[in-house]
Amino acid sequence: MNKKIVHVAVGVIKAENSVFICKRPDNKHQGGLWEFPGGKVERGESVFTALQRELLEEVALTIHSSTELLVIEHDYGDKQVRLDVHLLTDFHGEAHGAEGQQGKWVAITELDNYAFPAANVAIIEKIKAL
Ligand SMILES: Nc1nc2c([nH]c(=O)n2[C@H]2C[C@H](O)[C@@H](COP(=O)(O)OP(=O)(O)OP(=O)(O)O)O2)c(=O)[nH]1
Ligand SMILES: [Mg+2]
Repeated sequence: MNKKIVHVAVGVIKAENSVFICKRPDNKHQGGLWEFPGGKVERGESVFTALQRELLEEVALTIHSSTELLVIEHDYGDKQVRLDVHLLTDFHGEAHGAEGQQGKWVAITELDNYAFPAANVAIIEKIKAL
């Protein structure tokens, strides 16, 4: 069966040796797990534009530029996603969970203590190697 692939822009917000992560609301797909902020890329939108829009909404940051980190395709069974993951080091604002969700800066060496969706294993490996 051909399933629709959901295209998602994911931002790894990094400052010094920490990254900013948020907790996904319980009622969402992969809810209750931690994530790197981001969301669906809309029709006609670039990954960068989607990141600018989603990160302003979700964590109140203004993104000035980004660099591609990796692309992951993952099938959760109930949903198939393509994650376009960008590294964000050029931004301004005070990161916080702007939609009422938990959000925090976490040292990269501490990321293994947080539960992420299965597709994120490759993202975390990549971040550790930065
Ligand atoms: N943002 C984000 N999504 C992730 C990560 N890892 C992962 O598997 N996903 C999946 C979970 C979801 O199926 C999908 C993102 O969807 P989303 O619900 O955040 O999209 P959105 O922000 O546009 O939400 P909505 O407006 O449609 O409610 O990607 C991650 O680190 N960050
Ligand atoms: Mg989102």
